[in-house]
Amino acid sequence: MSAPETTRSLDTSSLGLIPEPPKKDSSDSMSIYSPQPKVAGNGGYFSGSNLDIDQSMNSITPPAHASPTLPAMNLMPHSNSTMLLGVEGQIPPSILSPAFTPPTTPSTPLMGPVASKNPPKLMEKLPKVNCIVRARIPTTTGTEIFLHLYQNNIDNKEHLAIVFGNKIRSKSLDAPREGETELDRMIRGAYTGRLFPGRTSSRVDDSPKSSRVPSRAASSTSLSNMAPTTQLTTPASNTRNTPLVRIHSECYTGEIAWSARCDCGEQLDEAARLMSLDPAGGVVVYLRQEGRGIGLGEKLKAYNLQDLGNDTVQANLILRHPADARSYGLATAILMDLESVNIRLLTNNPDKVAAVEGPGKEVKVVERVPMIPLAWQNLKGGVTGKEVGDYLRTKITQMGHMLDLPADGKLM
Ligand SMILES: Nc1nc2c(ncn2[C@@H]2O[C@H](COP(=O)(O)OP(=O)(O)OP(=O)(O)O)[C@@H](O)[C@H]2O)c(=O)[nH]1
Repeated sequence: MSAPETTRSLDTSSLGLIPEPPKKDSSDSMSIYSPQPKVAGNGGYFSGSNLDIDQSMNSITPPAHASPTLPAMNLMPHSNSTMLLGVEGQIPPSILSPAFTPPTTPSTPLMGPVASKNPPKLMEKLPKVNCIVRARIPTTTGTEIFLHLYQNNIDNKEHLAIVFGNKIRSKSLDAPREGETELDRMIRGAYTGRLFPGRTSSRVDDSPKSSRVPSRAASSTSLSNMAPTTQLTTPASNTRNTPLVRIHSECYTGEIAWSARCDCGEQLDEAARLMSLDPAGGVVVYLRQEGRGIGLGEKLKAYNLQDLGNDTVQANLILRHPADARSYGLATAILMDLESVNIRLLTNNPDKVAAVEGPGKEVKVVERVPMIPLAWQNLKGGVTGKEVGDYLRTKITQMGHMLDLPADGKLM
């Protein structure tokens, strides 16, 4: 592979984002520019090539908010990825962020832009997980769920399992703990049936029949109204007892901040709705891998790069992150703990299917259930707009997601 070009002069007009910088002599009079940052030696933000770049810029002083090492790359909309990625698809080091911040959760190694051609490396050993507490959550839709909170031995995040139905239980939660009382067990959620005032045993559901956890048919009614006309996936007869599973990565923007840049919120709602209707029950394994593992701060930077004309993969790479920095060993371990080792997986992501099965095929995906955007099915409640359309197109064309583009070419 030939070395990427790093000595080209800065052509700010092609960047679109930086106003024409003043000549050095006139910079003092341009009050819109912050003073140029002082850089001590070779450290800090500037690379060792800082001097060269100064020279290559013909003594032009960029504004403080411009990356001093940005070469003449076309970051404008419609720039093709070859231009952006430089020689032989590599990102010139000079436009990379100075430091790669690995996610806390152990991740897959740096991958090329086409994730499916570089499936995530499976962890050699599955992490250990322990369900610390579980609680019944009556939801706004009427369906009751059981929220399970997990700790593990590889990161200090609280990963979750949202369980639908009464059949799925956590082995680590139910295991007796030394010296614990019945009340202790009930407080951490290791009880059968339903809690009620005055209950004394965690093991025997001695509650009046009327107060027990509602049956699946009863609890599913209201969630089925969430997205009015979506079809329920009917499980094939041989998978009727196989739970529906969604491995969902945290997305603050899509789930909390009403973002229409992605379909994460819609997918979470739709997964919940389908699970509430499924006789085999279901699990949403909610992994704290925000922004495909790069974290919220970096994802927000990636959004700004997307507004500058890059797609979701290019933006990650420019920030010196892999296209997808996630791993799924924790999901495999959590599913094993929930004794859900044969699953129907709701996803379009081929890497997820391969990765969740684990290094020793501890979990088996017996069926993949696609997640088709509601808007593409002409259903109400889906995320629409240019940004989510671009996001989905890139997932299909660059990341190998198993989803057909709509025949009419209209993404949203
Ligand atoms: N880095 C980055 N992350 C994004 C962007 N948009 C959404 N995300 C993150 O992508 C993740 C979405 O993951 P999932 O919902 O598990 O879905 P997926 O892997 O795309 O595949 P499916 O299972 O088919 O939905 C979340 O962590 C989001 O925060 C983006 O533009 N850049």
